[in-house]
Amino acid sequence: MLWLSFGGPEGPQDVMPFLENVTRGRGVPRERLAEVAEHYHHFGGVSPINELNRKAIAAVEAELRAQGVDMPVYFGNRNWTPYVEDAVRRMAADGVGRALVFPTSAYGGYSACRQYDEDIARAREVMGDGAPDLVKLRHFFDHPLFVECFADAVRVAWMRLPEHERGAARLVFTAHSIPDSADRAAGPPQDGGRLYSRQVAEAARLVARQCGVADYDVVWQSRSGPAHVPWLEPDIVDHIDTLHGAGATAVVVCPVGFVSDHLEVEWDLDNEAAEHAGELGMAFARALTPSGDARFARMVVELVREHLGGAPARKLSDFPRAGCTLNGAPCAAGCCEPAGAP
Ligand SMILES: CC1=C(CCC(=O)O)c2cc3nc(cc4[nH]c(cc5[nH]c(cc1n2)c(C)c5CCC(=O)O)c(CCC(=O)O)c4C)C(CCC(=O)O)=C3C
Ligand SMILES: [Fe+2]
Repeated sequence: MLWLSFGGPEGPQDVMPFLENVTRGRGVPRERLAEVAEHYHHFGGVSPINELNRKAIAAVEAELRAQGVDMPVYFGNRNWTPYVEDAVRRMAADGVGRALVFPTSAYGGYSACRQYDEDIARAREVMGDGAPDLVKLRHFFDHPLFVECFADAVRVAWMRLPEHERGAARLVFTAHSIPDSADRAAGPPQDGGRLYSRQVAEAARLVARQCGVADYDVVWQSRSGPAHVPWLEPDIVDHIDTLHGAGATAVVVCPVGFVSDHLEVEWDLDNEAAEHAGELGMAFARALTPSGDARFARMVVELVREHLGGAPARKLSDFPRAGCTLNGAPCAAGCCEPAGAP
């Protein structure tokens, strides 16, 4: 298996080159990069993401062994070491002819799906002859184990609120904002677009239902790009203002758009959003993401077993089962194209 993720800096000197890798050709303003670099430097220039991935991989390796599946797991990233190109080279050297790829994003869309396909295609191309065939696993936003992880995390977060705030607390889901044009282009063109925001809304609905919460919101975080380009809104910080204005006194935030508590979660939620809620006198609790939950490892192995023929494809929604393609092919012609020029 190839564990394919985003990557993050592991020291102060990595921060700028990492950010340049992430934003190459994307038109993200210099000032935004400097601002985001500050977020990383606040944590000593180290993103938690690589360590979280290593832990999640160890859990998956243990679960594979426990289920009698003999399958080594390689780790490769898009934007930082260990790079996916190097992982694929090592796989070929080890005689791997075919591998399943687990992308650390549950959703469709350019940044969440198609760009990982591009990573797969690029790594194979760099490798040349002898590159393994790489089969990407499907979207898992509606997998029952994914939903269970978040539902339990929401319940745990809720209990961390002061007791007198629990009854009226508002449940708010967040995912990474993307340009509105990228959301419109997300999914096979014949499906009408907005696959990303529709899948996020569906995951939120499934988690809220499992928690028995009827009223909740879905908002966005970590916007970048020039201010005049429309991105998915509202932002979590603005939304906390709105909730406050409507009389809310407590909020439980569930970052359903992410699989691990990486820097965008730690900074944009635990720092910015929490601080803003505090200034308004609101109680704030954030639900953990699933990568540290044993059920997440079980889900990954179940996705693997779908391919080995030993597991049915469990899913809670009737969305099409997209994302699973060979060697970086798109799901459909024109699927999840990157955002066009504004
Ligand atoms: C949909 C989505 C996911 C979820 C799917 C998935 O997980 O893959 C995600 C994850 C992540 N995003 C991350 C970090 C960053 N994302 C950036 C920029 C961008 N993200 C975008 C979208 C997404 N991003 C977009 C449309 C941009 C604009 C530039 C472009 O079009 O590409 C920038 C540049 C600076 C800035 O502008 O913020 C950084 C540093 C980290 C690592 C955190 C860590 O280091 O711990 C992770 C997991
Ligand atoms: Fe991002």
